[in-house]
Amino acid sequence: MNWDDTTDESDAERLVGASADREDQAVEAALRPKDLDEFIGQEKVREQLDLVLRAARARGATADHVLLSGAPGLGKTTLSMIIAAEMGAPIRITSGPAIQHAGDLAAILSSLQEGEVLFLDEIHRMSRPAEEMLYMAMEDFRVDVIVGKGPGATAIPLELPPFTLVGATTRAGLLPPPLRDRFGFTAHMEFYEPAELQRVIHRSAHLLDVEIGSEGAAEIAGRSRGTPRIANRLLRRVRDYAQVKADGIITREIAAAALKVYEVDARGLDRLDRGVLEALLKLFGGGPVGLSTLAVAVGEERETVEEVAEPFLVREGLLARTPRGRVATPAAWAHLGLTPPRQSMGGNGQGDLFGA
Ligand SMILES: Nc1ncnc2c1ncn2[C@@H]1O[C@H](COP(=O)(O)OP(=O)(O)OP(=O)(O)O)[C@@H](O)[C@H]1O
Repeated sequence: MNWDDTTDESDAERLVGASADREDQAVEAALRPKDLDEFIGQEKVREQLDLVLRAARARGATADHVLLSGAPGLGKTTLSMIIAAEMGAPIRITSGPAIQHAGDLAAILSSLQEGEVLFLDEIHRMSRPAEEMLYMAMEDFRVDVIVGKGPGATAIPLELPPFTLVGATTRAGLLPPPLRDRFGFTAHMEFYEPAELQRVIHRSAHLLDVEIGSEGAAEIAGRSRGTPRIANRLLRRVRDYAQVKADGIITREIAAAALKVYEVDARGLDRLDRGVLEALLKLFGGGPVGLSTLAVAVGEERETVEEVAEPFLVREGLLARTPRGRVATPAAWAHLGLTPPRQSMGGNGQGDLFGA
């Protein structure tokens, strides 16, 4: 399981997918908090980052390089923009996959202004030569531009103005240690608590001029999978429903009815997630069952089940991956309102599954 895999196409198409779809990209700019005070949750990260930035400002220096790690949609891009705003610096945004050649990176680095923030999303997906160029740029503010090919090639050193690199990754563990070590500050972003998401929803509703009660916000927050991007997306869909089917005001009943239409259940599971769970419970008695068999049963690709549905089910404690296959937890039976067969409830709740 990994978060990065959830950024694929099939995830972006889901209402509860954490990756940004086209509509998200269009509206997110308007919903992004502009400074650290406006940024909701992530208390530790905010406090630490505040110190790093204040100290840099007091020294009149460029801030240290910052690495932000965490699942998609938790606010890494937003934080990088806040870093630039707090430092009164411009920001340049690019991503690892967009930099395939060291020359691409050299072109970006050599055009940076002094103090500029360079946001490099998905930094773990950069090519190797670009990554090596970045080491030197981060440490010495210098790059060697290679001119020519073969034995006649020469390296021309190029001085760079001091800049702040903000790298974002869904998987800090994948970064080569020499790259990780060159960041002065690393922040790990956690999933948000429902109360924090509720605040995100109220704030967004205000900006979108949508009337919402606290129970309505709580209903949406509980289904947002700990992710502000999903909370904002569900809010927009619920707003549509409230406008068409009611007076535009989002109450708890309206939010619940709307999300029922969109097939997002009380815990934030969508049709795919529920399909996987239902197959596991109804067809295989809660498992253990192999991934391929489970995928055939739900009519999905193996990868879709493993990379799109399972991470959230595992995180929610509804499904476990064991050496013998996928196993439903007691919480999964409870969530779908089904009664487990006697043997899967025996002993510690899972003992019989493994001992059978
Ligand atoms: N702490 C927060 N408070 C309020 N809104 C937030 C917060 N974090 C994220 N958001 C909102 O969630 C949306 C997604 O955030 P953002 O694009 O920064 O996520 P990300 O981690 O960069 O995602 P990705 O990894 O997919 O690029 C934005 O619209 C942003 O306004």
